Amino acid sequence: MEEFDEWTSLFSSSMTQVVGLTGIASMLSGSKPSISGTFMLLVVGLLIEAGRRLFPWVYKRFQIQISVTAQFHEGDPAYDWIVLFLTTEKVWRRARDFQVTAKSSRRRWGIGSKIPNQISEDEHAEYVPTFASTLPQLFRWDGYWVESKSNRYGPYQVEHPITGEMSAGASIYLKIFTRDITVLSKFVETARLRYIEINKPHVIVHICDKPEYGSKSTWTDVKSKTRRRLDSIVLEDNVLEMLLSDAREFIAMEQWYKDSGIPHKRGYLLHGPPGTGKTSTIYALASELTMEIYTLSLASTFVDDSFLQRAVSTIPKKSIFIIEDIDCAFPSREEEEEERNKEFNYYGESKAKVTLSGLLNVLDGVGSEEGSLFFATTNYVDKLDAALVRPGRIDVKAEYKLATKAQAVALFIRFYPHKHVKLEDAVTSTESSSFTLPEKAETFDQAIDRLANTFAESVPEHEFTAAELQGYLLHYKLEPKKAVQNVVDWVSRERTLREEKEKREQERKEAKAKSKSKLDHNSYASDETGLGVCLPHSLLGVKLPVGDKPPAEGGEEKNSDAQILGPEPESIQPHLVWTLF
Ligand SMILES: Nc1ncnc2c1ncn2[C@@H]1O[C@H](COP(=O)(O)OP(=O)(O)OP(=O)(O)O)[C@@H](O)[C@H]1O
Repeated sequence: MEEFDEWTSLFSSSMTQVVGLTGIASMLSGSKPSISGTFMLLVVGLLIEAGRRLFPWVYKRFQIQISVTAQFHEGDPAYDWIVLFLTTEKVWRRARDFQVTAKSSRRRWGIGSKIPNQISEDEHAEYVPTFASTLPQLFRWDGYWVESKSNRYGPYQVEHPITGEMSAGASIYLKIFTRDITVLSKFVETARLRYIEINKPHVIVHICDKPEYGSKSTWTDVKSKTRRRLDSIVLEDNVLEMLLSDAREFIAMEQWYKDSGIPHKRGYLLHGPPGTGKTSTIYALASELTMEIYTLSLASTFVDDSFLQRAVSTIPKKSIFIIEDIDCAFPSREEEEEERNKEFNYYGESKAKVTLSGLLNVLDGVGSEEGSLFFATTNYVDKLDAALVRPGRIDVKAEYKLATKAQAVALFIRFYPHKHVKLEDAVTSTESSSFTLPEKAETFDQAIDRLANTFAESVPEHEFTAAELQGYLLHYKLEPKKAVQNVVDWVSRERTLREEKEKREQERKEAKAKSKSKLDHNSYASDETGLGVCLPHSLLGVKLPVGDKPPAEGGEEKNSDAQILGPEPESIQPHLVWTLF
């Protein structure tokens, strides 16, 4: 029917044009149009116009027959594979319009300015072709012609799943000239493998961003971090080895999980004080297992149950999904109470909207890919709901503790590799009086071992985090001897600072408790006057004599000294408030 309409409109417009042209031609020549001449003109015009219109129609159908097309949208991991592939294939070599940004860990597939068409590692700026101004590019790949078209900030709009808002997002359109549909999957797989290969020296971290880009773009912030080596993490009780072998076994036993009918997913909970190496462990595992990280904070105001579900469902297989500080997802009772009073924060935004059941659904694998590792970290394991950490949701728990002496030794040795530290900065010389002199001349390693042990002896066990020790050593990056000389002073300074902090904290708590009790007291004067205002007694001009018991409900008013009349505080009801002026 559509085609019939197309043809009818084509015929009618052609006729109009032809007749019009014929008329104009005969007027210009001044001759009377003969019937046969007019007819000939009509036929020729009709043929030309029909041909002009028919060609795109035929071409379009021909193209459909001989090409396979695909779209890739920003925010989907496949988009990154394709962008990187096209960059390395030098498809955008004719680009003349760049967006230039200072180099950061935020990943963009730029091309270098010095070496044309090369991905540059050591430059300070990134040159990313602005795709909008790049014309469709035709290139050869594996014996096929491929056309790529990009669209950034263009008319392409995506709809946000929750708000329904339309917003712009980047897309890439590929057309491979072949009738064989498997060529497309071969192309995508090649792009994926290239992506993995190029990213090997890095850990790719996808961060969940505000859903401004629309439904297809949940993980828009992508960072490329340097790989974390396993031996850079110093932990007790073989925690690291246990986690690594567990994850490896889990990945290798996919078939077993399938055959047993058990969902192929594994949850880990790393808990302990801040700065003990929880996050670093996950990064080191991701580096070792060559897996990408997807990290999300449940405290973000834009994350609610359906957003969480949607975000998790777009995490590809064999990735690591992290929820940091999972205890922050749900407010403590105190916070809940405060929240109830406020309902909205100062900016008018409502607080995090993830519910426990929403999170449990996600952990149970509803809508999420199998084969992924889930890591949750927390500083307060006791705050977590039992349902959240039950086996099946959390399979492995690892406790992180404050540094032991053995950890202090290992951290020290790792901090001063021979490559960076001069021998004389480690070996004790005769003029140095603060160290016991070794009997024989020391090698570098022996000197560092001895210094590390002296350092650890001065650091009390289970009092400092590895991050704190690292922070101290950073003051003496290339001077191990100085680090040892000053550690005792540092420890005592830190202790004093802590005591002061604890004192301040205690005072703050007491002041808070005091003001709360004052507030509770004043709240006897809470408004039920119908004005919707809650006034403290001081403003109402009420004196509350110390030790005065409020009389029972319905008690008599006294008109001399103002007094509160009402029931005992325990049974007091907000509406039973009597105030006298
Ligand atoms: N066990 C450790 N071994 C080596 N380095 C460590 C260790 N623990 C902490 N660090 C160092 O301290 C810093 C902070 O560590 P990390 O972020 O992993 O701690 P965390 O336990 O995740 O803290 P938070 O609970 O605050 O997120 C990192 O730079 C890391 O290198």
